[in-house]
Amino acid sequence: MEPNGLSQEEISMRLEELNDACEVPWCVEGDYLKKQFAFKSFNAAFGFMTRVAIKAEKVDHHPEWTNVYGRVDVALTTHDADGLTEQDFSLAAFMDRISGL
Ligand SMILES: C[C@H](O)[C@H](O)[C@H]1CNC2=NC(N)=NC(=O)C2=N1
Repeated sequence: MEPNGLSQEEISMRLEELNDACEVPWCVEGDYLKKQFAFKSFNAAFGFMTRVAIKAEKVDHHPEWTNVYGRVDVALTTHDADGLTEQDFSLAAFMDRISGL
């Protein structure tokens, strides 16, 4: 089943909820929900990515990301919906919960 894309209004609401709970905010750019995570080491960054990767497989929803040393740049979108869905906000909240930042 194709996931439902969120409306601009729903996206604004979800973004606000998400950013209430964290120091570094997520931002919406086009069809993407983006954030840069800054860990203190490569090990911390890669540990985070490993935990997110296991979750991503479990929920069949995968991040676009790059890693340089302790930095992980994350961009979430739902390709099947050509936009943002609950799945993106759910994975973003999971990342915030487990990042330890
Ligand atoms: C076939 C498979 O379920 C789909 O291609 C899934 C896999 N992971 C996915 N991840 C993301 N971010 N968007 C998708 O639309 C998506 N689709």
